Amino acid sequence: MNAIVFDHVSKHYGDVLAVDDLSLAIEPGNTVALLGPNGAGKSTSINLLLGLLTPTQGTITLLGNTPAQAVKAGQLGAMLQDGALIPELSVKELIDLVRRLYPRPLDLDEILALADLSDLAARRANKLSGGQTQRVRFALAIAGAPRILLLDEPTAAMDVESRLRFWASMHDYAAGGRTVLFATHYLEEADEHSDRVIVIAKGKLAADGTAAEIKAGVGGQSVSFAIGDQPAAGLDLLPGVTAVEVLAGTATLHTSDVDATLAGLYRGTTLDVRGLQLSGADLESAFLALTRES
Ligand SMILES: Nc1ncnc2c1ncn2[C@@H]1O[C@H](COP(=O)(O)OP(=O)(O)OP(=O)(O)O)[C@@H](O)[C@H]1O
Repeated sequence: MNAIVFDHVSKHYGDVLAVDDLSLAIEPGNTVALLGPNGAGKSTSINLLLGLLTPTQGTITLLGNTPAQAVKAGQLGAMLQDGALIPELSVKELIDLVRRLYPRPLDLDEILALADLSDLAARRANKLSGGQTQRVRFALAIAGAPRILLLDEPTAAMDVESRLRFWASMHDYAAGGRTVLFATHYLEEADEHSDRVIVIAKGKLAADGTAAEIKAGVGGQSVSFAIGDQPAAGLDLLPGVTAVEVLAGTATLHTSDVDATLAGLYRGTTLDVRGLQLSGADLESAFLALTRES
């Protein structure tokens, strides 16, 4: 049975179509990144999974259940973008309070260890740094030992050190065969911390695969040069080119065949090519190409 299924799901907010006929299935045990630019529909998708929103069309199932059933059975844990902690309680008291709400919670010490909070157990919730607060919110999300963990931009506003600690905690939790879906707009996080990347743009599925597959699928190399005021018309027709961007006098050609593109650029155009730079396959080029296409 799949952990998460979206079956032709759409969500309208009045005239805004935030999720547009989205269908996908996620197997248990996978860690999946939901990647997309601002407004792509990531938070809406997570809120639909949690039953906080209802689809305008289509159905969502979690381990064969509706979102409401999954929440009731303690199968779902979530870390959303906001949500205050009770300031008067210590970290330990707060986590214990929440874990007691679930039928089969994790042990308190296990939660503290997984969230890297053992040393902060006695600290009051209002005396924590931003990164520490996020770790407590992670602890609350895993307290009920959910089979499915949803994280909406969990590392927003964290520094590099906090991020590293956070992802280590997430991997420890996922290692027990649990399913994790995290929304992010950090490409490197999607690349490093997921088994599968689902790219959405304007509420639609733009790509679905491993980070390596997505890079390969859109021609992950690029050629850029200073184009100045010269016309960019026709660059998209050069061999291998999958997408062209011109920004502040620099032209970037995303290509699946860098040699053919360079040959075409020098032999097939009269452009004065200066400041040539080549860059290897990266998820950022793939992401830009994908989200622009849709
Ligand atoms: N409550 C709401 N009422 C009306 N429109 C909304 C509402 N919430 C979101 N939207 C719109 O729905 C679309 C998808 O928003 P959503 O927050 O799901 O995107 P996102 O991918 O999470 O974006 P971000 O990365 O900026 O958090 C956007 O166009 C947004 O403006």
